[in-house]
Amino acid sequence: MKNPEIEIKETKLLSDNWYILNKVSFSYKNQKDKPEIQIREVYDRGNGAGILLYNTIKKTVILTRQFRLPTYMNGNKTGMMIEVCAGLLDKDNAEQAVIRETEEETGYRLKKVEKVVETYMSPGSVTEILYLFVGEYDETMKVSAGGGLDAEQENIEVLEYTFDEAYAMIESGEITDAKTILLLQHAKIKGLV
Ligand SMILES: Nc1nc2c(ncn2[C@@H]2O[C@H](COP(=O)(O)OP(=O)(O)O[C@H]3O[C@H](CO)[C@@H](O)[C@H](O)[C@@H]3O)[C@@H](O)[C@H]2O)c(=O)[nH]1
Ligand SMILES: [Mg+2]
Repeated sequence: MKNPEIEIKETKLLSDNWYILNKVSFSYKNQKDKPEIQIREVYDRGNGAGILLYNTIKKTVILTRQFRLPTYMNGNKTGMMIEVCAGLLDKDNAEQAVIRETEEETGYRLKKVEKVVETYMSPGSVTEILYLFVGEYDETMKVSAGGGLDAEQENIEVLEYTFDEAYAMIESGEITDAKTILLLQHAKIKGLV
């Protein structure tokens, strides 16, 4: 349902070089019931899905490591990020997307995943909704090396840690990615691993 208090006045395309950056003017009724005009830049890079793969027998999780330029530009010395497997939705739904990304990035072919939560990760500037899942894996599901698509120059390293090791990496600062922290904490709270 649209909010009747909001009226989009103008949407100006600033960049569609890869994803879409718009400058949007809109009127917004403030707390005193007066319409005020605001201008905000909005980055639309679609929606995404991420998944924590876990094994209850070995008490392990699968994570990935890859270079993330924006973090390199903002204080991450090596630019490398340890993250749960994740990717953008194509035209598929979140569940299909996360199963596809899991195979591309980690080499595990999952049949079943469980939805945890839907979240806006950066609601002041990025439109993206991230659909987060957990899924059980074992060695019978390994069908390839993973590593991501060569065509997309992904160069993704696949890592297996015990759950306790991974969880401790939040506190030590080795894991700083929000979706990864959220899913590891979910697993801890629910006693999944
Ligand atoms: N050439 C080019 N390629 C780009 C650009 N931006 C992204 N790409 C490429 O597009 C591909 C997207 O890969 P996915 O696996 O689908 O997405 P992701 O980058 O892993 O995104 C996931 O993590 C993000 C960060 O946490 C999440 O925001 C996102 O929802 C998703 O979960 C990557 O190969 C990336 O390098 C660009 O400006 N130019
Ligand atoms: Mg990815």
